Amino acid sequence: MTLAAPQSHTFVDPHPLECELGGELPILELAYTTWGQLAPDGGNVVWVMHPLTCNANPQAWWPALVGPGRSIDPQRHFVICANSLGSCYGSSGPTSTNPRTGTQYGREFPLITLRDVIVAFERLREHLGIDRIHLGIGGSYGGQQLLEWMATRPALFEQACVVGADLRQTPWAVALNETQRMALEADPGFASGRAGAGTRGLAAARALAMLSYRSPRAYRVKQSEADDAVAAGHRAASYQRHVGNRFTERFDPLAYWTLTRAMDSHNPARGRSSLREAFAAVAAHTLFIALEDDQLFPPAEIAASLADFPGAELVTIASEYGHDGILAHGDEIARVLARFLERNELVSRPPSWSRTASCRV
Ligand SMILES: CC(=O)SCCNC(=O)CCNC(=O)[C@H](O)C(C)(C)COP(=O)(O)OP(=O)(O)OC[C@H]1O[C@@H](n2cnc3c(N)ncnc32)[C@H](O)[C@@H]1OP(=O)(O)O
Ligand SMILES: N[C@@H](CCO)C(=O)O
Repeated sequence: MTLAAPQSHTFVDPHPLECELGGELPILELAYTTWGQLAPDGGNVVWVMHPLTCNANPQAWWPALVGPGRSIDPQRHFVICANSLGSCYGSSGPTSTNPRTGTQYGREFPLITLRDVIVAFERLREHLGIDRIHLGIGGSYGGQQLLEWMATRPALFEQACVVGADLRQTPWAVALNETQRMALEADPGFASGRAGAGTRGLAAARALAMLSYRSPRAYRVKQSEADDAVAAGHRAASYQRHVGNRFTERFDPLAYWTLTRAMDSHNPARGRSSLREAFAAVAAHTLFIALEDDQLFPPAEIAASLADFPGAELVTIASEYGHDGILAHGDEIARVLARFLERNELVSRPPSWSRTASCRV
């Protein structure tokens, strides 16, 4: 049978969504992609959660993981990926239309948390009639979503893979995000509140973010120059400007501000007694993949916090990229994931087995 291409959809839920921190969305819209066929027993669902600025089509940014013959294979799996609430790629966010006014939400878009994102995903899941997820997988912000979802619905996932994310947002990551928001807010365009305004601030914010997405080693490898560049300009300097400016071609300043705030809300312990308590009932076999040289979520910090997630497995991938290895090292991530999935099929044991190990591949 010929495999159909990934299908893009929009889920429109006419029921208002009350946000955790107050405020309300009159309706909920989620852009999502499906690929493959749902099995009659519903047992082949793979839900992919995207990094901060990616979209709902994982084949575009995780081609090594998602596609025919890959670990996440639409010939075997029913693959779903929804664009995060608050983003600018089709889901309800600052750039979408507020049905109450007929104009863009802009600054009227409520402050959202990861819990709101999961409430939205839960509505989509129920709409699709999915009651179990064979594999949940997410990178960075997507990994944070997956963790919050597991804390909310501990029996939903059979297997989980969290790539480049920690159990909760760290003070260092908040500081990086806040500094980016300061760059945005320093742009008079952004401060004016006009839709789409603030691209200079957004470029500065993205350039700043790159310092945490890459590593000193990555800059040394890719941006070193043979000769002194004082007069001509440094390669690393031109790189910073390029990646900052390029980003403004595909992302909205207010959506970026909104998503970084959502990222900073990541704390499954909020309203629960502790992180350990939040994850105590999780039934999924869970794999964490950390990236060597990750300046945003260092492997050693992830390893330490897994004391609150007994039974999880940790693999650290060799990477000079650092955090952006979540995208750049898709092949290695796919290999580690494939071994994890194979093992789970061979060793059908309850997930309470205690096995926290760290190795490099
Ligand atoms: C909606 C969506 O589009 S979602 C999918 C797209 N989004 C994403 O992939 C998320 C972010 N992406 C990334 O972080 C990166 O693309 C990665 C990690 C996937 C891969 O990165 P790399 O291949 O290592 O790219 P690298 O950082 O070397 O180069 C990025 C850009 O800087 C340019 N560049 C590199 N060095 C310099 C320099 N010294 N001066 C100026 N420009 C430079 C490259 O030519 C490239 O330009 P381009 O984007 O216009 O093609
Ligand atoms: N490069 C990734 C980093 C976030 O983890 C993105 O832009 O989504």
